[in-house]
Amino acid sequence: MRSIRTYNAISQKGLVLFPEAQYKVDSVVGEPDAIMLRSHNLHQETFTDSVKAIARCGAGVNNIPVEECTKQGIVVFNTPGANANAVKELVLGGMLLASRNLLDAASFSQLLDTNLESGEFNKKVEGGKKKFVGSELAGKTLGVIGLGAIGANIAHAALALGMKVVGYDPVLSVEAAWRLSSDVERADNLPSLLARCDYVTLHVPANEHTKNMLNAENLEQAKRGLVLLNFARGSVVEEAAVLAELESDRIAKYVCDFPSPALMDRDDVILLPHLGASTGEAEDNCAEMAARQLMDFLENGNIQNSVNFPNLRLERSEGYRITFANDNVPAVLSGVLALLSEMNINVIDMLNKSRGEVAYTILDVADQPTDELLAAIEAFEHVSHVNTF
Ligand SMILES: NC(=O)c1ccc[n+]([C@@H]2O[C@H](COP(=O)([O-])OP(=O)(O)OC[C@H]3O[C@@H](n4cnc5c(N)ncnc54)[C@H](O)[C@@H]3O)[C@@H](O)[C@H]2O)c1
Ligand SMILES: O=C(O)[C@H](O)COP(=O)(O)O
Repeated sequence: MRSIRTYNAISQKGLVLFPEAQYKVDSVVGEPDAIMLRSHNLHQETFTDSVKAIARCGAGVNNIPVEECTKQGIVVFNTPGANANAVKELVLGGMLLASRNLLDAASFSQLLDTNLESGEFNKKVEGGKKKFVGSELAGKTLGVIGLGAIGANIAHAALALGMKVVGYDPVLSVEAAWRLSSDVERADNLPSLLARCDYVTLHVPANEHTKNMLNAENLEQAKRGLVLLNFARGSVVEEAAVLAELESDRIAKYVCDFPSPALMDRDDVILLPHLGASTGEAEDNCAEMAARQLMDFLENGNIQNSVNFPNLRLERSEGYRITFANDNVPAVLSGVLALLSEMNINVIDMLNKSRGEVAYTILDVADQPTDELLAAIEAFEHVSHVNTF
């Protein structure tokens, strides 16, 4: 029986995929094979030796000590794209909240005096609306910082709404570049993007490279009246610089999914409680994808959508499977293959890939691996986490 320790509210649609006869899945499991979570912070936790994998139902992995996991041979997964549509729709909502003064207009309507007779009441309605005159999105320019799953979705939706779109993503993957419309203009740097855009939205991961990527220096290049949207993470903008530019009216509105005390009680800031991925559809998608990835890893050793291990998947053939991780140094794989050859074990199929300092191998062999063979592989220098399936 394998066990999965869960944190946060994870959709049942994903959790029910684990067959009850083979998996125990709950929030109190003691020595889990794997952890499944959303935004719960794992940085202060220690992992028992039993933990082989962590699956983030979502995109951001800044709540997981990924480097430490790699050192411990723990494979960390996320679910790329599974919540992108939900975030896209909320960003569009954020743009409309800001451009049409919707929150103030709704509050105004809620507070209308119900004791007025109908003529007076309608006068108040019609008289009030001039306070909330907005502007349209069509014809305006949107800057998208980070053109991955979410950024590309938003860029395409904005183009469909008649906006011009400028994108900035110096580390864009080839796959993401293929998905992106050629109507998205490329900005070579942030100041040039900021200078051209009426709206700017951020969709980068939170890491040491993106910390304060919008800051006092580049925000002073922004076009006056900018609407800035942050549905990435609080850390990607320098909060004091945003507040200063709100004071100077260079930034007209800041729409942010990550409230902090300094941002509260301001008319020019719209705060949401980390709602980007909170739709039933996105929660289902993320949980299902995470559950499938975990099961494929725990049952077959396949790795899909890992953020720290190479991604590799080998269809099961006849025979038995051995997997192992190793430091990405020469002669490890050749050593293991030589050992199999010495033991007269036929390799049916094989995949090996490296990523940074770690490599991972899937070997399908004709004979059932003995404990002696597995121990001999584990005894190789640089090899760890030998498994058989
Ligand atoms: N508000 C929410 O609820 C919510 C929901 C989902 C994701 N997110 C956040 O949004 C982030 C992006 O999600 P995604 O699904 O689009 O991820 P993704 O990996 O598909 O896209 C991220 C993009 O950022 C780019 N990037 C990385 N470093 C960059 C840099 N220094 N400058 C410019 N571009 C850079 C990458 O090349 C990639 O194209 C997540 O990491 C997460 O933090 C928030
Ligand atoms: O990175 C993500 O996918 C989002 O921030 C969603 O986080 P959540 O699963 O806690 O809503």
